[in-house]
Amino acid sequence: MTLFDLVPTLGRSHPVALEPGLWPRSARMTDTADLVVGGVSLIALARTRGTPLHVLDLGEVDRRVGLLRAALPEAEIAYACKALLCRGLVRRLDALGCALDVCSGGEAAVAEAAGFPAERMIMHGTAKTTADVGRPVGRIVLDRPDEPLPPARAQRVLLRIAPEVDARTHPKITTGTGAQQFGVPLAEAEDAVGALLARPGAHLVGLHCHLGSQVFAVDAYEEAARRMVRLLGRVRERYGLTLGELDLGGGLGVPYLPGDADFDLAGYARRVLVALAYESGKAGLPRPRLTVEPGRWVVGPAGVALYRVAAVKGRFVVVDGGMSDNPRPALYGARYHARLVGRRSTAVLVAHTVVGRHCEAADVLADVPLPADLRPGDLLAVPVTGAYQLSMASNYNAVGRPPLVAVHDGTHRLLLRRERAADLLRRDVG
Ligand SMILES: Cc1ncc(COP(=O)(O)O)c(C=O)c1O
Ligand SMILES: N[C@@H](CCCC[NH3+])C(=O)O
Repeated sequence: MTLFDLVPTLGRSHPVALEPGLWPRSARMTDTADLVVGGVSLIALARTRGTPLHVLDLGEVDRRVGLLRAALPEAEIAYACKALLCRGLVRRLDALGCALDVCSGGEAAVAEAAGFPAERMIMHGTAKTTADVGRPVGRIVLDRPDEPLPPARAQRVLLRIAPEVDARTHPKITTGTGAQQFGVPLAEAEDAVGALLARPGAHLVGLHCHLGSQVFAVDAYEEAARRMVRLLGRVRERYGLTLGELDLGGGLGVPYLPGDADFDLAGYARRVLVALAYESGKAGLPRPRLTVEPGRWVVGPAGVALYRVAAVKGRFVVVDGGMSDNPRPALYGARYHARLVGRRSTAVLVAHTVVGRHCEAADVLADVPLPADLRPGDLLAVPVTGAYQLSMASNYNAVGRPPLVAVHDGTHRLLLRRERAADLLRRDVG
């Protein structure tokens, strides 16, 4: 964020209301500057659980899955576990009737430990090992036709295709243009299907593509849907085989900053459904069963993180977390919002850079206007922290990963406890 971006808010004092579109629907600020989410005081939670603290509003997860279902009533919603994974969340998604996209034996093991039916798991990965595919799952998405398959059982598989559609997102999280390592290039797709059909043990049921993540270009999804259905048509022409499933991946974007546009869910659904109906009608194919694999869209906006201010050094606000629980700014230049909670301040807002506790200048969490009287001990709340933070967290500098607490209907429950030095030492067996 440049100073120019901050100008509209600089000089004013902190707004009492929460910034629209960024916080879980249940979130509210009280008169005493408490932030209440899911009916639970986050100030009280930070006191008892310590900081940094990650909070997940399960009601918001339910709400968002409900919105997806309403938009795509006949589609299978396979939550992408890479965004955030723990047993408590998996049980919730199971109850909501979701399928799961798992991308390693490890993710499948966590889902299985939560009692999630293997039949509703879809396994992904660019370098699956025999151990990964040794776990029973309903479907495997093969990244190439010669990937390992489970021994001695007929496995339902989909083949991942790079549809050569640019979703116009960050290059590091673009996956569908063919210039990346994922899937079979569109031009080679028919031959790859032929190779797969000749493979014993592989029962090909459909095709898959995934354009990338944090995508807002709904026209790109429409184009991908069109290309994939046309490919289904060519497969039928060449092999006489009608594949019944089409998985269009995930990638649905979310706003992170005040004023960011929201994802056009209705437009996405309409364009994809019309494209499927039109192209399959034109090719004389039955309409394929649609699967979508959103991760970020489901859990990102359900998450809030709390950090305690350790020091204020000029414009730098040093907090007790950092790149170990949010590597996204360092990796992608991702930008976040933050606000003071737990204390009312009428001081003017000035440009601050919120930095973490790690020994790297790249350890920046947010560039954001914060009250000029910010001081050590203050609490900062950061919205939209549910996706790709704890799942990409590290224990760099031997800093334990923070806990995750679920809130809902006035109750809270610890889902992941804080990582301690003893956890780190448990795997240090030398
Ligand atoms: C194959 C696949 N499906 C689904 C997802 C989920 O993406 P997102 O969390 O952006 O919805 C990813 C990650 O980008 C992915 O690689
Ligand atoms: N890790 C990325 C998203 C990539 C999703 C994996 N296919 C992010 O934090 O934005």
